[in-house]
Amino acid sequence: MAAERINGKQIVAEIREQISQEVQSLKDKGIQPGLAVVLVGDDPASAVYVRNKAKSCADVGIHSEVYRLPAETSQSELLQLIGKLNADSHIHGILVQLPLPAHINEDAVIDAISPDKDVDCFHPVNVGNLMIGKPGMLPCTPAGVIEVLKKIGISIEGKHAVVVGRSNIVGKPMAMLLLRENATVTVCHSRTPNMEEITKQADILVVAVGRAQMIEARHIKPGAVVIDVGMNRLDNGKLTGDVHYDDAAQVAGYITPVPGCVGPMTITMLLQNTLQAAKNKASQA
Ligand SMILES: Nc1nc(=O)c2c([nH]1)NC[C@@H]1CN(c3ccc(C(=O)N[C@@H](CCC(=O)O)C(=O)O)cc3)C=[N+]21
Ligand SMILES: [Mg+2]
Repeated sequence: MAAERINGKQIVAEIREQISQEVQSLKDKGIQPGLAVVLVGDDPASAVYVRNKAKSCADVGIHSEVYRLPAETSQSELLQLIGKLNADSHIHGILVQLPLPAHINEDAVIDAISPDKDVDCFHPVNVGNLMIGKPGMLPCTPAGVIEVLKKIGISIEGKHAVVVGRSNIVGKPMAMLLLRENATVTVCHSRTPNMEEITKQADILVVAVGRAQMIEARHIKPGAVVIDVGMNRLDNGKLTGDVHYDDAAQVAGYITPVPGCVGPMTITMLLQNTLQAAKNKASQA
């Protein structure tokens, strides 16, 4: 039996509709949520994401500003801009697009963002709060994956969730969010020798490694939910995930397409975090 293709577009549309309504009710109180996106250098792929983010903000009524800085921008110039955005009362969220050019220390830049405005949830304070289960900003891609599972009616509690990949951006926070939802969590990575044995035990398999189509039917337990976080550009210009879709779909119960699910959900969670940051500030005022 073929897997059900998870309809990312529909889930994204539902959540964005709700965000729009909440943005409108904040605007009625005189507050417009604002997001600043900072792009250093002119990587063409990054430029596409930045454009998508700006358009998505406009669609839900969030104010957005894009700062395009030349690749040779110094670290201190970038830190100065972040300081300015931290102090700007119209800006509730700050996203500095990663990776940064090699001469800039990413940790120093992330540390400089006010944790209240850290809509990526990359600042150590927010990562720490996530780890100990305190309320706060949630990382966009992992939060989007949890939303997808909830929207399609998958219960996470007691399930064996296997995460492939251990990056600070996806794998590690993904494992933490699944644990918060009471899954039994296993993390596999490049030094895991018997990966197929482990992924085959997963009720929920989340793949975030950045290797095109590495997960095949043989890695998957029949009926499992497979969430593909990968976004790999092929030589023909097409985007493909870390999961071999057609092969995996013969075994999985549910599967996410690439493009069309995790990417747009990530942007949706960014909008949600920006709204949340604006609401937090309004309630403090
Ligand atoms: N500080 C920071 N935060 C990020 O969240 C961040 C970042 N840096 N650096 C780059 C990556 C990449 N990223 C994407 C988000 C959505 C899509 C997306 O919407 N993709 C569409 C397709 C896009 C296409 O067709 O090119 C999809 O999957 O359907 C892509 C890429 C966020 N990133
Ligand atoms: Mg996708």
